[in-house]
Amino acid sequence: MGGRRAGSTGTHRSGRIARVLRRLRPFARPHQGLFVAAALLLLVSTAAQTTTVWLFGRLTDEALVHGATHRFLGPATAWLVVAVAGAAASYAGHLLQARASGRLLADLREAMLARLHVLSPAFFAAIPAGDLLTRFDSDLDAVDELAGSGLVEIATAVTGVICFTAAAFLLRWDLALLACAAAPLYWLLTRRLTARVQIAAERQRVAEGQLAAVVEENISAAALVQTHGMAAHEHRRLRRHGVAWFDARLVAYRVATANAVLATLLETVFVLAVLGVGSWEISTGRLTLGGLLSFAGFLGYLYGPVQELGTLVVSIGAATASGDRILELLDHPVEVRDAPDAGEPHRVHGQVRFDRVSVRFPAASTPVLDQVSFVLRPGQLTVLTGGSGAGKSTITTLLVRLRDPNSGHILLDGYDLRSLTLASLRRAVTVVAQDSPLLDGTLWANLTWGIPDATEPQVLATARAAGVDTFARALPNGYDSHLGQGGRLLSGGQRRRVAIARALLRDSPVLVLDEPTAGLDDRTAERLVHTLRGLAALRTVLVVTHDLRLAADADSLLVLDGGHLTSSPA
Ligand SMILES: Nc1ncnc2c1ncn2[C@@H]1O[C@H](COP(=O)(O)OP(=O)(O)OP(=O)(O)O)[C@@H](O)[C@H]1O
Repeated sequence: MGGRRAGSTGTHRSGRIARVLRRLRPFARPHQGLFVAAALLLLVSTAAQTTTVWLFGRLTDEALVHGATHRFLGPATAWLVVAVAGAAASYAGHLLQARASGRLLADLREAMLARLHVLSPAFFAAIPAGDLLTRFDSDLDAVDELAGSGLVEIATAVTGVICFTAAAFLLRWDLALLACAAAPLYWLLTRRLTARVQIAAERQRVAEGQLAAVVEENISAAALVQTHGMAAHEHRRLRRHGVAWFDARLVAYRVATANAVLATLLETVFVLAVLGVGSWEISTGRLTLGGLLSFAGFLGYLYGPVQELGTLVVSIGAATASGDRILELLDHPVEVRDAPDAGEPHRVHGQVRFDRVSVRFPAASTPVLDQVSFVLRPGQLTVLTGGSGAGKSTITTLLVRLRDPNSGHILLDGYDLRSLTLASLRRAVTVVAQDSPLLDGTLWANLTWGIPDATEPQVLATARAAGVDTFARALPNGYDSHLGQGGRLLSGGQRRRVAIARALLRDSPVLVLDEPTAGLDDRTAERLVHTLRGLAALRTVLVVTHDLRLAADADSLLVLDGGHLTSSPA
């Protein structure tokens, strides 16, 4: 029973490694020329090492044993030439290997970011930002062990083992056989340890993600933690995850170190055994001193790659855990994507129709939107209101297809949103969410983000319309002032105005603003509403708000309650 379980675990483990490698292969393929060149150069360097050991034996027998200095120069020169060639090949091989695995990691990182760009809000709600960050950092580094440099190192270590074993067998097959008795023992040792390292590495990666999530939250909510007196609580959270990380790391470290130490001990025992037998062979005249030294040299070189292979097998076990975490991101299902026959509308007028649209979140008992139907028309300002949690923001996410409804249709100028490409839809519809973040750049860069060809007069006019101009001139460097991460150097209302200006500059036919007047004083809010009214003459404007004063300026009012649109007076 126990044997079968161990076997199936081993199969499961190698299956996992194979699956991760198979999935990562497309990322290595474009650079396989570099990987192969690196492996070949490193093989040349291994071959050179083998030759130098053999030359050392010749030098010993021909020059050193007889004290014949005139016979020293030949083998010594050959040794030097081979050593220089081997060193050059090793240098170039390692450089190419670093270049190839660096490119592989860059491609993988970009693919991961591209995946983030198509994943739904539900994904980001499920995985903390800090945890995602560690996948871009330490998990990627670990994967390099598996799919990048690791493979080249395995190839060269295996060749090293083959070369040195072959050389040892050529020299004295019986002594080589004795030396090779260590191999099965070493293999069994490494196999046992790898499984444990993989489990520890998995725990370590998960704990690393949790640690990063705590740190990220403590940075982004620093003021909240301070003012709510939660520092000690956060300290304990960090410590708890830190202890889990430390324990897992210690296990991994202990196992890896035990592997290295036991391998060295095994090597010593077998080298001593070979030397013992070898010295007896010399005394009987069946072996020269040079022959024995060469043989010991081969063994020294042989155990190096064998040990390296063991270490690599162990670290590949650890890298599989990271590979799995990267694949979890890369292969996470994309809920919303372009249909194969998706097209672009010729010219968008901006009429939006919700036709019996229903949305139910996975764990919810009732739908948040239940057969909701309404029309937004170009040239009209519509206000959508309703209690907190009524589903207003959900409607805005549907409009740009951050998610799709469970049933019903949403049409833009008569086209089902699902028949349009996401890019064309998102050019036609701009949503300013309640918490539209700003970026760590200048005010100007934030305003023109995504609209690089906006002219200066356009930017300034939009900034005036959104009420940005009033505070921009008071900033230390005007529009060139840096706003800090997330725009922290601005007030909440100022950030909101920048987000609105950025959206207005996109000049899209449908404009949706979620709580645009939140955090604005009455005068600024009034000016903003006036601007929106003006904009609505040329496009479709939907304002989501609790502020019913805005209803006075609206052409129509939609009220959402209990998943239903209860009234829509003109
Ligand atoms: N990704 C999600 N998974 C599960 N439930 C969700 C998700 N997003 C929103 N909800 C739930 O759907 C409901 C509607 O949320 P929504 O943000 O649309 O409300 P809202 O009307 O905009 O509220 P508010 O006025 O407070 O901003 C809420 O009960 C919310 O908890």
